Amino acid sequence: MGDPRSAPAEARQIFGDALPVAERFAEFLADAGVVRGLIGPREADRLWERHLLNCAVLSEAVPESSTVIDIGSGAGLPGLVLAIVRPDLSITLLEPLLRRTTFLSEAVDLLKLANVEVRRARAEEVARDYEADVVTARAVAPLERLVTWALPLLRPGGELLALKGERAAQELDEAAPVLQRFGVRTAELRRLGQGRVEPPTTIVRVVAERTPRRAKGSRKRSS
Ligand SMILES: C[S@@+](CC[C@H](N)C(=O)[O-])C[C@H]1O[C@@H](n2cnc3c(N)ncnc32)[C@H](O)[C@@H]1O
Repeated sequence: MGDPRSAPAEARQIFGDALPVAERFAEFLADAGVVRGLIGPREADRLWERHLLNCAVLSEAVPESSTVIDIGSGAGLPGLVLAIVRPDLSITLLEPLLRRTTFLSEAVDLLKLANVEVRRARAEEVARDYEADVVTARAVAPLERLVTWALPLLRPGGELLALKGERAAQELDEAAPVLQRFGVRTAELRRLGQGRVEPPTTIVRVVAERTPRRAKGSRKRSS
């Protein structure tokens, strides 16, 4: 059997020319990420299957040259993976904990990623600073709370792409009142990476209709 930490065959297809950078990130996660407690020790042997590949296929849902905010990046999932696979995107990794933003900044330097900014903040505190095309999040909050953090960060017509697990449909139902409050007309489940990752990645896609808590004319301020 091969080394469980080395990239599986599908990683070549999914990451393409960016595979060496993804491999470097996998090593950094398996070493510093575990030592500093950003990911559990058991995750080191299943980084590709459980984390890197299913985050990378989120790329299918992100339009060309988008500005993206990843809420609660933690160790860089999915935001940093998206930055590796999609150099055309401008990505802000939003994370309140210093230990995690330090790790993220080190990873950005190590991987020489020019399209990533790391910001230490809570999503609900920085709505006035952004008017993003896309907000991403994985394992941060139930959808009904995530919507209240994400929609104010988006431009009208922008999209929240929330990676969700088996409860995705139930979370979507539970979020109905808050989606209605925000005037959302498009909120749907999508499966990404079909035929490329097993199981496919489930996301909830929510399109922002209006942005009730944003000051007018507030394009992203410089960081
Ligand atoms: C369970 S971790 C998930 C990390 C990563 N997204 C992943 O999938 O591995 C949740 C992360 O959300 C961050 N977080 C919690 N509340 C937040 C908030 N209000 N705004 C932004 N990030 C938040 C936490 O600090 C933590 O890093």
